[in-house]
Amino acid sequence: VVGGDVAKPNSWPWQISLQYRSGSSYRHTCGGTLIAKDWVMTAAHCVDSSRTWRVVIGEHDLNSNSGREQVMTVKTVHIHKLWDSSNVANGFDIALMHLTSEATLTAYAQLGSLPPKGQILPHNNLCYITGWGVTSTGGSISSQLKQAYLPMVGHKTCTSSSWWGSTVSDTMVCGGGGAESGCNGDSGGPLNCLVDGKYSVHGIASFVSGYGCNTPRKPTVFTRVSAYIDWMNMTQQRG
Ligand SMILES: CC(C)c1ccc(NC(=O)[C@@H]2CCCN2C(=O)[C@H](CCCC[NH3+])NC(=O)C(F)(F)F)cc1
Repeated sequence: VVGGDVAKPNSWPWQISLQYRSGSSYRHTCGGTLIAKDWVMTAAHCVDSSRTWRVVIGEHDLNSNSGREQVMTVKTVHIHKLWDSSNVANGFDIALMHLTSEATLTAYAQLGSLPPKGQILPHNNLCYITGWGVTSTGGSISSQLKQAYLPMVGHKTCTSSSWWGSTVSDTMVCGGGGAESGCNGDSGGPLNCLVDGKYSVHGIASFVSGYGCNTPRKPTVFTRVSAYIDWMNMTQQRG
């Protein structure tokens, strides 16, 4: 996350850290959202390589143990069948991870609420991105979870020529476009939007400009969660 500030610990209790085994330890690579006790929603581009994954719930500081963490292993990874890793502009940057066991819901581990199917939020709707991603383009990841205010950018603006143009499709949403943005390592994490007094997860961090994470008029682009409600329900039923 470029800009913003360190989140109050565990104030986004559905945010998870997706990590892969690297030698004798694990490395944070992406964010994700706990959507059921044994299901995590993330970006397809985070998991389209075969690695040994683990999911940490109740995490705040990657470098210290608060005792609030629950470390889960992953049984199955379901990547949307239309995901094309050579073209993120196609969309379908969504995956579900079936955990080997159920997490225990606590004050530090809660399910993220998903929007109703098809819901589109208005321009400037209050939203926050959260993640441990790098804090500047080419910088290093944040050890503590960060949050940044990324107001929803309406489709009309986001797809205009000086913004993302036709790179952004209807199955995506845009947030920010100013000095604050997501960046590498925030991928797969939630865009948390305030709707009727409650935060719900409207986006999955997908891409930013290759010229710099917080390039003006190149907002962070998210997979639109409300476009994939049926796919997620079917995938969870298949198990
Ligand atoms: C649609 C296409 C023209 C296109 C547009 C932007 C990009 N951006 C990028 O690739 C930049 C550079 C470093 C990582 N990155 C990203 O956007 C990465 C991974 C994207 C994976 C795509 N294969 N995503 C993120 O940093 C984010 F935003 F999710 F937190 C890539 C492709």
